[in-house]
Amino acid sequence: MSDSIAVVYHSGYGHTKVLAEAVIEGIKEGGANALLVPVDKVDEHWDDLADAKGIIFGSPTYMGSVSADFKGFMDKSSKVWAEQGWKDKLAAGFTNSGSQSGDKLNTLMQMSVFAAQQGMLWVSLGLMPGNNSSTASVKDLNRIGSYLGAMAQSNTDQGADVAPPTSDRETAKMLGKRVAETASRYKL
Ligand SMILES: Cc1cc2nc3c(=O)[nH]c(=O)nc-3n(C[C@H](O)[C@H](O)[C@H](O)COP(=O)(O)O)c2cc1C
Repeated sequence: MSDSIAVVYHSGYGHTKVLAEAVIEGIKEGGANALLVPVDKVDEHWDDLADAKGIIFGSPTYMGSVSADFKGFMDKSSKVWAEQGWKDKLAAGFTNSGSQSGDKLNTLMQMSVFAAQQGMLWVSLGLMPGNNSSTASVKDLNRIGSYLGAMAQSNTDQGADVAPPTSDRETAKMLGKRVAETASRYKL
């Protein structure tokens, strides 16, 4: 078992990829090794995932749930489930969508149920909600006000060079950092 934290993600148009990269940055800042795994490359990384201390899941919200590609990864992992191969590893999640809500909570709930099926321990975002008072701003960390995981919103007419905005990228980074710091306090 290594101390590394893996990020398994899908991104159709690059916006969720930007978040995945921010999560990786946070993991490194939190003192752990980080591994970025796009779902279409997961078959090259099952051993790395078995070796990781934690896995952070990332998917855009498509039709109010994880994307079909991400669900494909979930279903493929049933072989791991059968042996409870990820039992007691840390888990966390992030998602991104076009609308402020866009039913992102359902995506994070799907990921947390998936983690529970795998016997993993879910790490929440751990940030107070931002952008919820007269003195607050969309530039706040956790501007969407999520607890279960990191949420981001990308304007549908903007590319991944500008969307999601900095505050969401920083929020994703904090999720990676929190999982890495939790991992350093956790003996598996
Ligand atoms: C098939 C499809 C379904 C979508 N469904 C939702 C949705 O349910 N809620 C929402 O707010 N945005 C929805 N969107 C918008 C995406 O979540 C948004 O464009 C996101 O930034 C895409 O991330 P990606 O570039 O990583 O694929 C949908 C987009 C697509 C292509």
